[in-house]
Amino acid sequence: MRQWTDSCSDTTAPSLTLLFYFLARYPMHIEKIYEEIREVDRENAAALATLPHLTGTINEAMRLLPAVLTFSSRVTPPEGLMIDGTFIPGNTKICAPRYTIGRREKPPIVASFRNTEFEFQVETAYVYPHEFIPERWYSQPELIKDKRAFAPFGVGRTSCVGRHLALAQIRLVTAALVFHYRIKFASGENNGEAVERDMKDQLTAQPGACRLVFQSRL
Ligand code: HEM
Repeated sequence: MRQWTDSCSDTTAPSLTLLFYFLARYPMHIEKIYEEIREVDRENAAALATLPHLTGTINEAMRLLPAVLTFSSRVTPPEGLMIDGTFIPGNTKICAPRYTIGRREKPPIVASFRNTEFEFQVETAYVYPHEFIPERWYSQPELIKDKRAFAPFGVGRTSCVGRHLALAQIRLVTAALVFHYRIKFASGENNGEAVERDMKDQLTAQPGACRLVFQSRL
């Protein structure tokens, strides 16, 4: 997969890199997706959208490593804003960091602004938040405690207009590659350790290097 340069800022491309990183780490999901896509038209994005394990795997990758880790354009009104019992001063840029929310366990989030510390109590939204479990998105809904936590494309009137296009592209590319290839880490990749270790948050996520081998199924 592509190694990013320092100036790069994209969303669909890192989403694919991160998805294939998870697939290489947990190859059983490659085979589950393969079983799903064998019987459908792999060039039909609408047909691919009906496949639960494919969508579950994409969601789970976006939950743990969203392409937009923290970015937000939200600003509090000039008079300030009370959020869950905490007063946020006016004209303050605020964000609900997707990376953190996707993995949260019990302790409070502490944020600081102009030397003042704010503390937010946020319960975990997922059971086993650090584990890669695509089934939580279809056959094991009890592993999601609060659906509102999942917002890789944002929410509200400034949410992503390219969402459906991006998901169609990701499903089409994934189906094509999984159908033709077995996928694993290149030798020396050490289970893809550089992907998260070297990842940067530069408006969008810039994953560390992820070298994979695509081996024909024929
Ligand atoms: C996996 C791929 C993508 C992800 C994860 C993603 C994520 C996001 C996020 C988090 C936002 C901010 C939402 C907010 O402020 O609440 C956003 C906004 C936006 N996205 Fe995407 N995006 C993706 C693909 C695309 C594509 C392919 C396009 C265009 C074809 C696109 C166009 C836009 C535009 C125009 C906005 C600004 C919307 C506004 O402010 O009204 N995105 N996206």
